[in-house]
Amino acid sequence: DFPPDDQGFHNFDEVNAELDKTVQDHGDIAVRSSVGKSHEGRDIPMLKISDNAAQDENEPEVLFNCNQHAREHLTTEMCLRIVNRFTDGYASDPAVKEMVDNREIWVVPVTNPDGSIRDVESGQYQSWRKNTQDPNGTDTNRNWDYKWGCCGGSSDDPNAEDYRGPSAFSTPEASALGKFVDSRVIGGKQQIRAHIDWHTFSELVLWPFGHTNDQVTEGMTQQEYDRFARVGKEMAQTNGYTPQQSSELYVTDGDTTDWMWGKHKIFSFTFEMFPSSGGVDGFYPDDEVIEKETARNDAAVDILLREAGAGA
Ligand SMILES: NS(=O)(=O)N[C@@H](Cc1ccccc1)C(=O)O
Ligand SMILES: [Ca+2]
Ligand SMILES: [Ca+2]
Ligand SMILES: [Ca+2]
Ligand SMILES: [Ca+2]
Ligand SMILES: [Zn+2]
Repeated sequence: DFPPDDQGFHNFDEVNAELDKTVQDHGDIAVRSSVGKSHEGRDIPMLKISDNAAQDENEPEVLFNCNQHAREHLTTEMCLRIVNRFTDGYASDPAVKEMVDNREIWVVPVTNPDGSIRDVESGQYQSWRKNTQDPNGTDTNRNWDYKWGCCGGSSDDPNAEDYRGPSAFSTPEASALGKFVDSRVIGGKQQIRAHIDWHTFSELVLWPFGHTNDQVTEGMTQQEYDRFARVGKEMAQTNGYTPQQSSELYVTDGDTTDWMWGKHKIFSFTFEMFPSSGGVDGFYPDDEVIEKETARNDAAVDILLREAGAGA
């Protein structure tokens, strides 16, 4: 479990309890499912939030996934904030109701449960990043099956923090989330319009591609790039993060947003949350900051949800 001073963070059991409670309290607009199994056999939990949640309705779908990197626990709180805001707020906030009535929102609060548990189970933070596959974990954010290992944006060294794995989608976690997104292609049309992969830290809004420094390239026209930059800057305006193409940070290959846009044309961003800097401690902000640093992203989430309905 988390250290005594950081009990404000939800461990895996507490996340599951929170999702169960949400379904109990809001069963008409919230349905729980599993994305699939982690390496160690845990169910990766997912919540769908929408009116008539048990029906697949013809409404733009939006995906939020969190805690892909084990030590980035503030992101789990971000996903739970999204869950609570759009369920608890449904009855009282007309803007929330309007959004929930006209979207299907998928939330995956713990993408990498095995790694997340390994990071805290001793009661001392391990600074663990990857999943828990032998011999020393795979970085799921280099394991996605779009230009996997193409461009020097990951490592083939199993001991490296950005180890890409022996093959694309060798990690059950990335593979399960990818298969779920694949399953949202209905009648040849991908139902998910927009996505955020939540990370910490550095306070950035990042957009594809990560595998190249080029703005315009195979799979990205100038118009498409300009839309990413426009909306990325708009969102960054609201939370004070720095907006940029992800490769401006460093080149990555096999990352989540390259796959989401490259394979499915899903309008996909990576958010790097608080703090803006900080060495290894940056991954472990005090639980006192959770409320402020998750609420900080409410407006950006609303922008993306609105954008998902544009060009409907
Ligand atoms: N969260 S982080 O510290 O690992 N940084 C991310 C940054 C990142 C995320 C997505 C595409 C390119 C780069 C990473 O995967 O390296
Ligand atoms: Ca505290
Ligand atoms: Ca609906
Ligand atoms: Ca649908
Ligand atoms: Ca509806
Ligand atoms: Zn990360």
